Amino acid sequence: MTADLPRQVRLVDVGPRDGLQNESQPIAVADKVRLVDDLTDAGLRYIEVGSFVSPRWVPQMAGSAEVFAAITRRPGVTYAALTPNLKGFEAALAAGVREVAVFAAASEAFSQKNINCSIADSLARFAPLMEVARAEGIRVRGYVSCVLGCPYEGQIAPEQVAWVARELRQMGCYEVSLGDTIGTGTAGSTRRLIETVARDVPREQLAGHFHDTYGQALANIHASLLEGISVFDSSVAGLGGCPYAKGATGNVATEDVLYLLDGMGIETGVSMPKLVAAGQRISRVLGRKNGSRVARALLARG
Ligand SMILES: CC(C)(COP(=O)([O-])OP(=O)([O-])OC[C@H]1O[C@@H](n2cnc3c(N)ncnc32)[C@H](O)[C@@H]1OP(=O)([O-])[O-])[C@@H](O)C(=O)NCCC(=O)NCCSC(=O)C[C@@](C)(O)CC(=O)[O-]
Repeated sequence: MTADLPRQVRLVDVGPRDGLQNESQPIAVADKVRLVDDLTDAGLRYIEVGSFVSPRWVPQMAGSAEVFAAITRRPGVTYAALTPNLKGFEAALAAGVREVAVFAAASEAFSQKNINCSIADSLARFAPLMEVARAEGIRVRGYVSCVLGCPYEGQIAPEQVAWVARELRQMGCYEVSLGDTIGTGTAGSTRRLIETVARDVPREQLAGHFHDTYGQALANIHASLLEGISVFDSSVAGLGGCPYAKGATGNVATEDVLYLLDGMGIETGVSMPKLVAAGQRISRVLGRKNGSRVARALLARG
C-alpha cells in the first residue's frame, strides 16, 4: 500500500544506548549524561538512555543506573532502558526508569549470540517482566532484530518476523521496533516486510530501526513512510554498531533522518543546529569522525 505521508514523526534517539554500547574505550558517566541532556535540549521526545543487561556481555552499559540518576528529565520526554529479563527490569525500576524495551530476534542464531537463548525462551523470559510492568504502570516497547537479514543465517522470512512481532504485541508491547541490525535491507524488501508484518501488528504500532551499513537506511525510511510508519529509531552522529553483528555500522544518523523529514515538511520538534552540536560534541569525546553526512556538510558550511 502507499499511505498518506504522516504530518508528524516521532524520532527515537538510541545513540546513548545502541550508539555507545559497542565502544571499547571507557566513556565517563558525565559524558553520557551530557549526551542525553543535549538530546533533550535539541527537542528529542524519546531517548534510549542505557540498558540493564549483564555487564559481562556489554560492559559499556554497566553505569546505566548512574546515568539515569544524573540526567535532567524534561516533562513530555521519555527516557527508556533496554531490559532483557526480570533481573534487568527490576534494576531499571530501582534506577527510576519509567519505560523499558525488551528485545527478541527473528533469527535463532542471533538470539543465541545476543541473549544466550532461543527465540521462544526469550519470549518466555519476557512474560514475568511484562506482568510486573503492567502492575507498575510501566510501558514496554518491543524490538525484533535481524528483520531484513542475519549475520549468521542470511535471509530471514518476513513471516518469521511477523510471528515474533505478533508475540511481543500480544504479551503487551505497545509498539514493536523492526531492527535491520546489519543494514542489508532495501526499499523493496522493507516494503514487503511491513506489508507482511502489518497483517498481524497495525502500522501505528510499528517503528523502523535501520542501520546504515549498506547506505540504504534513508531509502528504507522513505519506503517505510510510504507504508504508513511514523516512528523511527536513529542515533545522533550515526553512533554505534552491534557487538553481535560483525561489521555492522551505526544506526542511521538522526541528523540525516531529520534532514529528510524536514525536506518533506514532516514535523519532529527537533532543532537541527542543537542536534548537530550534540553529535559533534560526542564525536569529539569519542575521537571519531562525525558519522552524519548532514552534520558534516552543515559544519563545513560554517
Ligand atoms: C540476557 C543475558 C543476561 C543472558 O545471559 P546468561 O549468561 O544466559 O544469563 P544467566 O541468567 O545465566 O545469568 C548469568 C549471570 O548474569 C547475571 N544477569 C542475568 N541477567 C542480568 C541482567 N539483566 N543484568 C545484570 N546481570 C544479569 C546473573 O545474575 C548471573 O550472574 P552470576 O550469578 O554469574 O554472577 C545476557 O545474554 C545479556 O545481558 N545480553 C545482552 C546483550 C545485549 O545487550 N545486546 C545488545 C542489545 S540488543 C541490540 O543492540 C539490538 C537492537 C535492540 O538495537 C535492535 C537491532 O538493531 O537489531
